[in-house]
Amino acid sequence: MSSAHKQKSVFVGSFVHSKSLEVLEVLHDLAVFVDEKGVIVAIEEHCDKQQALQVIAPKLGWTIGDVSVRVAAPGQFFFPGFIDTHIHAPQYPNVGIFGKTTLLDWLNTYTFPMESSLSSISKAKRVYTRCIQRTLSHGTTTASYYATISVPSTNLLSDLCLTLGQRAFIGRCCMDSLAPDYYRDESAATSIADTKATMDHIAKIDPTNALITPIITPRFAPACTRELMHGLGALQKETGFPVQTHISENKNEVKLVKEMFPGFESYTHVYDGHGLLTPKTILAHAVHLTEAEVDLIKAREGKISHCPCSNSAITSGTAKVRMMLNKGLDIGLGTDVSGGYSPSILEAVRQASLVSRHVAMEGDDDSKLSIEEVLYLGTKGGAKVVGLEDKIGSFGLGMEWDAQLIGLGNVPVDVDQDGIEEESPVDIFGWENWEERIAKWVFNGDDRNTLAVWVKGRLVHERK
Ligand SMILES: Nc1nc2[nH]cnc2c(=O)[nH]1
Ligand SMILES: [Zn+2]
Repeated sequence: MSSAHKQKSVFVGSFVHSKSLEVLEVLHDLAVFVDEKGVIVAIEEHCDKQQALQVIAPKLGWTIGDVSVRVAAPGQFFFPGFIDTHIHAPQYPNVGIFGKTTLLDWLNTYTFPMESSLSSISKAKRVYTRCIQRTLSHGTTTASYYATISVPSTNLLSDLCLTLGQRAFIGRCCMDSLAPDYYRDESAATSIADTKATMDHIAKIDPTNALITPIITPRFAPACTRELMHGLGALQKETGFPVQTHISENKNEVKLVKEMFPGFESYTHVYDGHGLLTPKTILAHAVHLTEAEVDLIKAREGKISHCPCSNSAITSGTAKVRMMLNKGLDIGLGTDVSGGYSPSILEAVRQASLVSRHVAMEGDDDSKLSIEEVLYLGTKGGAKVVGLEDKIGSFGLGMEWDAQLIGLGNVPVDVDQDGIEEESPVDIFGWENWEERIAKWVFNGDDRNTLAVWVKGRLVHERK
């Protein structure tokens, strides 16, 4: 890996992060000290650059010449990196291409042909590189990826995340049933053996899973035989690695599961009955779950990836996020590229807000999510979903520096005067308080506002 991240750093200025679902904390004049390993080792209040370097750094035993300093200009702020708890890297070329399809015809029309074509390593390299660079530029510091059934191209995705510096969970997509002949695992046994091969590869390139972790990935129940699901459940138990899959996204899919697995009480029971519903399981979509299924997921401590862009684009439905939060589930956000049309978690944050308002219009007044809540889902909530809440998703001593620097264009110091032009889709006039500025970022911001991105202390993106 590059040595660029093996430097001590200090970050000075304003910081914004979630303390809890309801509370977003805004702190000014803070200095955060990050060691060579990317870990936050000191946080000083009421501290400027000079004090940070001349008073605090020596106390840490740091030599000033070894320390890189990044100061957030007035109006800019450091924010935790976004966590995409559900994204399909091989579907990235299809973003925006979904026509009027719904899930099952969308899979056959757009998705399986594209995923299958990425068994070409040169094509996979092109697509995965762009996908990682693009998501990094939108502030995604951690992604839980589905790859394809191909072992070499799944391994390539792991290699590229490591090289480009994105924290990632990498799942070879397992599917030995109800998929076209040209794109299906030969058998449950080969599917499991191939999954183990991708785990072996990650163990070689990142033995401690410092950045890259395998994730067991049965595509969804309709595409898996019971033998495969049992095998993957056993593999979870044996390895302790997390699991990701889709659940109850679309009404026809739910009906299909009922027909294919008649002995089970519900879709959730199918996963539970095969050892796949665990505290480390990420269930994407969860649009049509019954309350009894939500209770079972809660009992097993399973996690939810809410994918609002995708659920609207391919008309899957409106997920009942407030109901699931009230029942105590941990929820994060997923772009679900390319069911979702956008690689940006900021877009997912915005769409989570709007979808919650649609649920309100359907009659559940309490369902509306606040700005604080949707930003929590995109950061700290996502960190819980991927099991890394002690390391990422917010700022604190001992946590790792996965962060983005946000700028909202030029913020005038004098409210009667526009400042220097700086490219930004957000117009700040200078009289807005911080709550209002953050709301304007959420609803009008994009990657032009993401000025720099770090993962584990390493600078992985900088806006030119
Ligand atoms: N959104 C989405 N749902 C799925 N269900 C099974 N496969 C997929 C997929 O690739 N995307
Ligand atoms: Zn998906």
